[in-house]
Amino acid sequence: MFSAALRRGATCASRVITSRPVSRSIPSISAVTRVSFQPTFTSRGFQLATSRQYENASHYGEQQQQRIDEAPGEDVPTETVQPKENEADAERFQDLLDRKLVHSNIMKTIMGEMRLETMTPVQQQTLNAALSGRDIIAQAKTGTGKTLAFLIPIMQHIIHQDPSLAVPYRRRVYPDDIRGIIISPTRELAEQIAAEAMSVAKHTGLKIQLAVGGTQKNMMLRKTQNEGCHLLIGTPGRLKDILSDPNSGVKAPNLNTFVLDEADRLLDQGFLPDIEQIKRLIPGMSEGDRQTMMLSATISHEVVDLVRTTLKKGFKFVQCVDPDEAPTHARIPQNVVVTNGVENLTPALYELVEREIKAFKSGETDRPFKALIFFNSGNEAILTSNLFNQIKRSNPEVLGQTPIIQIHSKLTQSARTQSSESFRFSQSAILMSTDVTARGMDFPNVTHVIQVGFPNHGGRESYIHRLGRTGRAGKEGKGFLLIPRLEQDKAQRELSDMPLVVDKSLQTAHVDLALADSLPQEVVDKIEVVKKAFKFAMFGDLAAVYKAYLGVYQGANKQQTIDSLNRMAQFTWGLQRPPAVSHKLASMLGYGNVRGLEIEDRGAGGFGGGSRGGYGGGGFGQGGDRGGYGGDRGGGFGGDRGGYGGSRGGDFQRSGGYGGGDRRGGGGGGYGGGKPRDTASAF
Ligand SMILES: Nc1ncnc2c1ncn2[C@@H]1O[C@H](COP(=O)(O)OP(=O)(O)OP(=O)(O)O)[C@@H](O)[C@H]1O
Repeated sequence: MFSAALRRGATCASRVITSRPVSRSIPSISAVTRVSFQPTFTSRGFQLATSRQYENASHYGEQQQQRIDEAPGEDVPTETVQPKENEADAERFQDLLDRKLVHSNIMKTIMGEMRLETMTPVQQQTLNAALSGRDIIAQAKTGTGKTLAFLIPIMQHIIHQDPSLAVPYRRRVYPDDIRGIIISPTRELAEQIAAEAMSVAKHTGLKIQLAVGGTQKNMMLRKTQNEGCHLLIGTPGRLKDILSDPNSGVKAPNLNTFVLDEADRLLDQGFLPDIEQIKRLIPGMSEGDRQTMMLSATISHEVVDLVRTTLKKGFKFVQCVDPDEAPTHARIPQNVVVTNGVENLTPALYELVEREIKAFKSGETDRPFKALIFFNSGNEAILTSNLFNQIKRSNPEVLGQTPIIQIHSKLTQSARTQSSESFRFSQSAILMSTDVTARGMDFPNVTHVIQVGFPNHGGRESYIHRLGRTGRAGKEGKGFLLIPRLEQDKAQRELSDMPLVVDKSLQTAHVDLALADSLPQEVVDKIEVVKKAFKFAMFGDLAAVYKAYLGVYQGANKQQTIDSLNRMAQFTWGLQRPPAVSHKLASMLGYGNVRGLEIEDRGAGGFGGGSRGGYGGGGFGQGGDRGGYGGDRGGGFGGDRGGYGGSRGGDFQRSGGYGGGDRRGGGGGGYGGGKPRDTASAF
């Protein structure tokens, strides 16, 4: 099966770039290895010791181990050579060894401990060219082994330049002897790459250091000054800081390889200034034979055009994704659930999680539920993690055994690292995350990726990378995108080339939560589980999410957004009134005059309904006689100067409209009202 995948892989397109590249179709790997990394916390801080667990270790693996053990003695470095021109590309890792293209002490981990046999298409295309020194820009689907495609050449170049580094003997290593730099957009990914690099280099004398933000710069500097560094891996800001610090002594005058992992992200506006500055701090292309490698699952022709002048002539564009094909794996079914409103998102998420956990427990599926759930803001990840933990306490029969973990930039870096590692090592768990884990993270055995809301940063690209956290290295996985109807058009537009299937199976996604009394009991029960748990939520956390949503849905219809958020506040969160926001925030986000938005200094408003309703200071009222927008203080919209609501509309209790009331509401009837919306017809 694996070699069949590889044969298909032989069509992976690549070009020496002279003109715009043409690409052909391409495959994915169907490999069997699981690699995990074990971090340890020492008195010197975070250390990436590595431990690997391998599944399906094959008979081949044992043979391979034997061959590696017979490799030349450790104190006698094996000579290596550069690939000959016109020689057929190596396809198996053994070929790299046989042809002396890569040192045996590097291959020892790869073939012996990782038990890898056949290169994936992107590895085959990248490794052969990169080993000969050519610059590379490579696009291949998520989870197809791009990390080794750059780690092997970078290490091999260093050893080729200084063969004494092929063996791990004690010597003085200097902090200004950096030969390779790898940049990653997120700290977690940099840590993961460093762990994999340390594992691959463990039979060599290469010294690897990690430089990421959120950790103590001084500690990292002292470590690097004491231990030296050949390969520096980090995030853009921290790398720039360290390399530009004239007193750090950490320098790269002999740099020979420069890697941008997740290159398209590193080259977008957010990171580009740091990347430019790092390039000014390292030797230029004219000052030596520096090799550059850029890799990602999403690299557009615009990116290639942007970087082509910064790459050496004759660089190779390895394109393992056909431009006419979705850059996602066909084996990952992609489902989209279009919910009635924002208020349905959490009930639908809970229903989905409950269903999938039960499917495993009943033997319907054979892999323990391990889900990565993406949100657009840290506040949502915090609130939903707390909520699920609360549900777990009150209803242990469903979530009881499943750790609920959170990761986002509101945590300290050590807490982030801990979250990431505990998810990595959990058999079954839920990781509630922002985009900090969207790219590159190789958590083993993720069965589900659930995206709550359309990715508001990075759109389509983020969707692809998030989805790619499952179905890695040939494994199966499922993708779910949960979006409120507000985002349907945008998602439809941006994901038009994705094989999304509309999923209407989640009952709580499509009901009108205002009609709780008339819903089937099983639906009410599910909603109740969520509502009860929300009662334990801190108002501050709810308010933070409400505000975050104003930013998240900024591109959607403003009135519909506020209507939906207010329904969420009332019917899902059980609040008496929606959280208020500052006038400044409201106008900054363009919600200045939107009906129903509570403005902090405008006085307390209410949710409408009742005979005296209207916007403003009348209080919250759920169909009562004092609530509604307006009210008798006349603030905000409505009040005794008129307002929304009125005799024809409203009917807040039944169908979720605002306003209501027949005395002070605007004469023309309430805002909202009417019959419940239909569920989404088609995506
Ligand atoms: N030749 C191979 N055969 C089998 N498994 C492999 C091979 N090369 C790498 N792997 C495994 O495949 C998994 C995914 O690899 P990696 O994280 O490098 O993917 P990637 O292409 O960089 O993904 P992403 O685009 O998400 O960053 C890892 O667990 C890795 O150990």
